[in-house]
Amino acid sequence: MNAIPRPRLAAAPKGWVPAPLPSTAPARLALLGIGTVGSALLQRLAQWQGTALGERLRVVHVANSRQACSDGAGLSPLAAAQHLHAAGRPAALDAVAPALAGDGARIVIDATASDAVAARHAWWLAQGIHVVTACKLGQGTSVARWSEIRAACARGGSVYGDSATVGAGLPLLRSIRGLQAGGDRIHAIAGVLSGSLAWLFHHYDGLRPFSGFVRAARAAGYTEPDPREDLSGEDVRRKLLILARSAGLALEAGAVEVDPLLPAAFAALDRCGVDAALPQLDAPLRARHADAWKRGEKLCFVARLDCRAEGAPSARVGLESLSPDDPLRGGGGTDNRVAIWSDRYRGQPLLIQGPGAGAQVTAAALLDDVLAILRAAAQAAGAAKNASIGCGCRKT
Ligand SMILES: NC(=O)C1=CN([C@@H]2O[C@H](COP(=O)(O)OP(=O)(O)OC[C@H]3O[C@@H](n4cnc5c(N)ncnc54)[C@H](OP(=O)(O)O)[C@@H]3O)[C@@H](O)[C@H]2O)C=CC1
Ligand SMILES: N[C@@H](CC=O)C(=O)O
Repeated sequence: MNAIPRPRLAAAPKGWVPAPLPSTAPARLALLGIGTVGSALLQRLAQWQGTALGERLRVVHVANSRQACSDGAGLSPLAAAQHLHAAGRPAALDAVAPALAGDGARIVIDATASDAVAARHAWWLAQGIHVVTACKLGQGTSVARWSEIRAACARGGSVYGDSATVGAGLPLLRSIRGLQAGGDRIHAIAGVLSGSLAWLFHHYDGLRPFSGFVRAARAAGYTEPDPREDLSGEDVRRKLLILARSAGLALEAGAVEVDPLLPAAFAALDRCGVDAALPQLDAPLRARHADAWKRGEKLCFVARLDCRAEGAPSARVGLESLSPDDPLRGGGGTDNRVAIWSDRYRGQPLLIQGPGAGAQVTAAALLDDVLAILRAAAQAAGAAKNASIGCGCRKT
């Protein structure tokens, strides 16, 4: 077989040096939060040690709300938590960017539910530091913060990895963005967006107390650190806002009507008080469950966004009693089930279903976003190399 002739490269003129290539050094990761999700992420990274994937990632900073530890040479994922407890210094968000300094892509992974951390996303992005987040407080609160994050990405040439924020990595945001990129307008979105509430209503039988199921969902790591975020509908409101904004609608939080499962008095309780007050939910939910059961229906906590009517879109979140043929009713466990109507899916919606909470799926989604950033960086490096070989030389 004849060898394919190699293209001849023109010699660079004297006085010219190749344009600098993007670094192929391992990505430097700062992990904020080592609770349910953060610990699962460290375990997953530990499994990659010694593999090609592991070689490309270096954890240089780990923190919880109290302590932090950094090592530019890399922390062992399995030992990081122990190291933090043994030799950590007080945590400070100002220490994150300096800890990431060095070659390679710099990536903050937010596995907290902290507003203070979310308030820093835009700043990191503007510095060229990528942010990968499970926390919805960045894109799912005010339009101002969401816009700031978008602008910071453009300014810093950085990426905001948000797959874990809705559906714990299910292909929801990516599908909506894909439809839009293909010229489709999103007409409506409806679905079960909370993994913990899905789990609760799949298991609740109307016989045993609802409060016991809430405690079990919290113990399984499905709820937010403060389960009021789930039971109040706030977590679902944030997810619906993230979906709406990814569909191009700059919807304000106040535009979503929320019907909470919790009485308003829960807002004033401390964490221990919340646990003691949970049985207040038992009687009202038993009554709603019995009512639904008599009609052959099932309780589901549903989010709806509808842009089909003239005027402002309608958006609401709350408990609904769904008939047996309702497309949102299926699934089990922590399954999210989401229907999307668009130009091409007018009559029959696109349905996406799968586990929407849990440490493993969420940690995997965060690392998928990290790897997508590395792939994009590698492509950019390849393109820059080709440009410098071809015509991308610059004069010093
Ligand atoms: N659990 C799940 O199934 C899913 C969770 N998520 C999201 O993932 C995030 C984390 O959830 P989860 O792991 O369950 O929560 P946990 O409560 O288990 O863990 C939260 C972690 O964040 C740390 N933390 C809080 N504030 C700060 C701070 N300022 N700097 C550094 N670390 C901080 C906490 O530290 P300390 O212990 O000191 O308080 C703790 O280590 C949340 O935003 C949640 O919405 C998303 C999808 C699914
Ligand atoms: N508490 C959340 C966790 C994932 O976002 C949920 O129940 O869905």
